[in-house]
Order: sequence, then C-alpha cells, then structure tokens
Amino acid sequence: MASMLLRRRRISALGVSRVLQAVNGDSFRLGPEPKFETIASLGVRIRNYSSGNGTAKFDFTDLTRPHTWYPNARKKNRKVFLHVGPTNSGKTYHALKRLESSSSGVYCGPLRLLAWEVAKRLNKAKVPCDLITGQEKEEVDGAKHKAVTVEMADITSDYQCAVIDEIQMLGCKTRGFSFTRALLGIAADELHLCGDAAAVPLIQELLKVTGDDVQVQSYDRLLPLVPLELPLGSFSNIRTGDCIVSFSRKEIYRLKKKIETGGSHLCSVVYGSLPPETRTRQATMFNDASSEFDVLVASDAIGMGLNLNISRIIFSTLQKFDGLEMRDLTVPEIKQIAGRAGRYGSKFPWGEVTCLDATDLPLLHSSLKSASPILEQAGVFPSFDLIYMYSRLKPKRGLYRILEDFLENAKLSENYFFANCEEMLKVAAVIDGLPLSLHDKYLFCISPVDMNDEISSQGLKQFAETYARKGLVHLREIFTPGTLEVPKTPTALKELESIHKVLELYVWLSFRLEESFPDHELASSQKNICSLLIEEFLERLGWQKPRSRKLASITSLKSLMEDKKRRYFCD
Ligand SMILES: Nc1ncnc2c1ncn2[C@@H]1O[C@H](COP(=O)(O)OP(=O)(O)OP(=O)(O)O)[C@@H](O)[C@H]1O
Ligand SMILES: [Mg+2]
Repeated sequence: MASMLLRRRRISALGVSRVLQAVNGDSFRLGPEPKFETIASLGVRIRNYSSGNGTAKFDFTDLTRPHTWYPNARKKNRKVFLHVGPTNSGKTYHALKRLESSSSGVYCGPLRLLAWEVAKRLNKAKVPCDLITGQEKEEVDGAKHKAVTVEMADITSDYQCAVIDEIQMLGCKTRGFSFTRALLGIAADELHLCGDAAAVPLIQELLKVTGDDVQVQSYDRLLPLVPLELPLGSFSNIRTGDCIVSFSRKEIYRLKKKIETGGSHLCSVVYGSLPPETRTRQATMFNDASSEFDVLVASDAIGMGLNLNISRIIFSTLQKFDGLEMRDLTVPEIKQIAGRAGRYGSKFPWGEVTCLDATDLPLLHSSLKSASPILEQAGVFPSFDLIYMYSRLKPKRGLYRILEDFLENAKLSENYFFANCEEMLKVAAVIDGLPLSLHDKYLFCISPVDMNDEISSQGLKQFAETYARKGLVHLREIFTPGTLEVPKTPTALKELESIHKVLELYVWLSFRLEESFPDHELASSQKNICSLLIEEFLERLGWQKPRSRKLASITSLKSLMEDKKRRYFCD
C-alpha cells in the first residue's frame, strides 16, 4: 500500500520486519528549540569573543553551572513545592488546583496525553488554556495558561505558577535534559514539581544554587493497590476494567485478538507508535463506560500519570526490549505501570495487579514493596547557542563532528550527566553533507523523526534534501494525498503508522520553517485521516466481532470522521 502513497522513486525500501519492537511513549527528540536562550547569560565575555579581538578565552564547553543559563528565572526567588508520593496519591491534582487558581501558568508534562488531559480539565473549569506540543498548537481566546509537553516549555515568559509533572524524569537518559531545563529555566513565582520521592535529594541539591525556596509535601496513595497472589490463569478470567500490559506491538495485537475471540470483550489498544491522537481516543473509549471497549491492551505508553478506568493491571511479561537487549523492568517502571489500577475517582474502589505468568509474581511483589532508587544526576544538554558559538572555533566541520567534539570536551558538575544524543547523531550523519546552515541542521536533528523506522528516516532525508536544494518543500513531492486507505493487514497497519510519522514530521517542520514547508493544512488533514484509518482498522477490521454497533454502514471517510467526532470528540 505504501508504494502508492510514498512515491517509489523517493522512498524505496519499506519493509520493517522487527519481531520485537520497543513501544515506548512519545517521541523524545522534540528538544528545546534552537533559540539563542543562553547567550544573554554569557554576558560580556561573549561580546569580546564575537568581536574577534582574541583576548577572550570563554570556554563554551564549561557546562558546570547550567542554572546561570536562565537569567529570567534567576531574577525570581521562586517558591518551589515538591509534591511527592506513590502513584495515585493526588500529587498532580494538588499542583493543578494551584495552577487553576493562578492568574497565569503553565503545565509541563512528559506525554501529549497528559498535556491534553490538563488542557481539557482547565478549559472545562473555565480557565482558558492553550495546548502546545511539538506538533500542535490549540490556542484558546484569552488564554493565560498553557498545557505543554516539557520540551515545549517556554523559558522566556513570566508565569505566576508552573507545574512540572513526573519530575523524576530528569534522570531519563534521553529526555532528562528537557526536564532539567524546565526545572532551572521556567520563570514562575510558584513552581510545583510532582513525582517520585526518589528525586527529592537531587532537586534540593540542584536548587541550592538558585536561591529558590524549596518545600516538600508528601502524599499517601488514595486507594489501595492489591498485588494478587495468583496469576490471571485462563483468558476467560478477563473482566471489564482489565488492562493487559505488553511491550511488543505484535504481542499487543495477539492479546487483543485472543481476548476478543473469547466473545465477551472488546479491547482498546495504546502503544507508543500509534498516532498520539489515536492513543487519546483509544484511552477515551476505554474510559467511557457506555463504550463497548471495556478492556485495554497497552504498552508502557500508559505508564505515567494518566487517569484511566483500570481495575486490574495484568503484566503479560516483566521484561522489555530496550532497543539493545531484553531486560527486566525496573522498580520504578513496575510501580508506575501498576499504579494505573484503581485510580481515585474511577468506578473501582481499589486496584489490583498480577501477571499472566506465575513465575513473574515474586518479582512483581518485591518491586511493589521496594523504594525507587534515589536519583543521583540530572540530564543536561548544550543549547543551540552554545553549540553555535563552539562551532565558530571549528569552522568547516559538520554538525556531527561539532557535537561529538563538544561532548568529548564538555565539563559537567557531578550532579549532571549528558543526555544520550545517539539519535541526534544519526540524523546529523545523514544530513551533514547537505548545504544547510548549522541552525537548520540542528532543527532537523531535534525533529521527531524515528530513525529506526525506515519510512520515517527516508521522509526526513527527502525533506532535508529538497529543502537544501530548493528552499521549498511541497508535501506532494513525496506523498500523494487521497491514496490513504484502511489497512487490511497488520503489515499495512505498520506502514500507515510510519506514514503518519512522516506527515507528523512535515507538520513539525511547517511550524518552524513556515515558508519552506507551506502545506501545513494538507499535512495535518492527511495526518488526521491516517489516524482515523488506523482506528478504523482497530475497530472494524481487527479481530473483534462488533456486537450492536452498525459499523458496516460507515462507508465514506467523511461519515467515518463525523461518526468518530460524535462519539469521542464532544467531551
Ligand atoms: N482531593 C481530591 N479530590 C478529588 N479528586 C482527587 C483528589 N485528589 C486526587 N484526585 C483524583 O484522583 C486521581 C489521581 O490523582 P493524581 O492524578 O493527582 O495522582 P498522582 O499522585 O499524580 O498519580 P501519578 O503518580 O500516577 O501521576 C485523579 O483523577 C485526581 O483528579
Ligand atoms: Mg500525576
């Protein structure tokens, strides 16, 4: 199918045959935008350097004091509240209450789904709130509040209140630096940090030098979470409100099929490579008591902060493929995922957690009893301006060499580690030969391309090549609108997911290089069609036997979209 959509002469090899595919959450390389945000704080020495008088010896690779990169935040004496406790203890709830009552504010979350949930909640409470993620900007008239994915946090604005959710992610190898940037850089009178107690000592240490006032508020779980003594046993024991967790996309579909062929349940699915809007609607459908989709099959894409009507989490495995090898889930991962069961305010009075396989039960039980290991270091990454200034010392080098050199020479304090930038380097290696400015190269490097996905990486390459050659990239050059159709096989589904990624990449670029990527509307609408077709596959052409709903009568895409809007967009 994809050969019809992505012209063959440009995107050739399409097959992706990984049996086990990691199905993580949102794309993580929606890094901070390449704005000159640090330079102001580097002061006079940079001016000396720039004037070329040769007297200044500014060391751009000295990253030992990242808090000095954010003069706006440093002008404030921020009141920092650390809301810590187990999952489902009301941490985010209390922070959001403050946000809601503030005159201006921002919520920064790790997932689009969380940002979406918060924007919806604030708007419902008559607090106009924009939703801003790497790929979308939904602006509301008069909004003084924003719900954003953490990479989009604006450190140049002044807020009364800011919330950073799942703050323990500052220890994440790939995305941690964006949490650190938000932590040190957001200029707010009140900063609320929600997350695991394991992050407290590190945050206290990092904020010792900022002059902020830090208070810790601890919470207890609101509803009990009961680890079961028995595994699930037969699949006939599956019941409404169950969520089976698996880390392989193929396994997710196998489980869905197995449960649905039992004839009593229909399954929503949520996993990382599904389009975000599809994930949102699948989650909404599962949460909706009047929908027939009463069981969820999901990856760890549901693992953070989400409020889902889950009564019991069933781990199909306690191992996941992390891109390199199969490994056991960590204690925080198990606790985060298990914590989705029995959310306060859902219809279930407590949560339960078990496994498919009895041999996994001891690890499950011991992990739930263990404290998460104390975080030792926070991620950090040089902003574009530092890389740019450094590049002037190394003329004629491509971004790959500049990044590599920079990281080799960079100095950090013991509280920080360098973000893993392998994915950025992969992009740099592909585009370095093109006649593009360093700024443009950096932009392509932080774009949400999935370099492990052949279609997505080919899409990026073609966009960058055309942009370098002509400065203008029309979507039609690599994509033929109007050819998308409901996938008929799991392979076609996978291809459609990849095509969605290419369209998402175009939309992302069109936000940042508006004139050069002018087909924003077309790419957005095709992207939406893509996700609707994927959902149609999930609902109609999957393995389930629809019961009462007359899906067969939905023939045109228009009526399909209207049908979906009626059912899932009206809230
Ligand atoms: N005091 C309260 N009154 C009403 N609802 C509450 C209260 N506290 C929490 N809730 C609700 O309970 C649910 C869980 O709360 P919340 O999302 O804040 O937990 P959390 O500690 O942030 O969990 P996680 O670690 O999973 O992110 C949410 O639906 C929230 O709205
Ligand atoms: Mg939370």
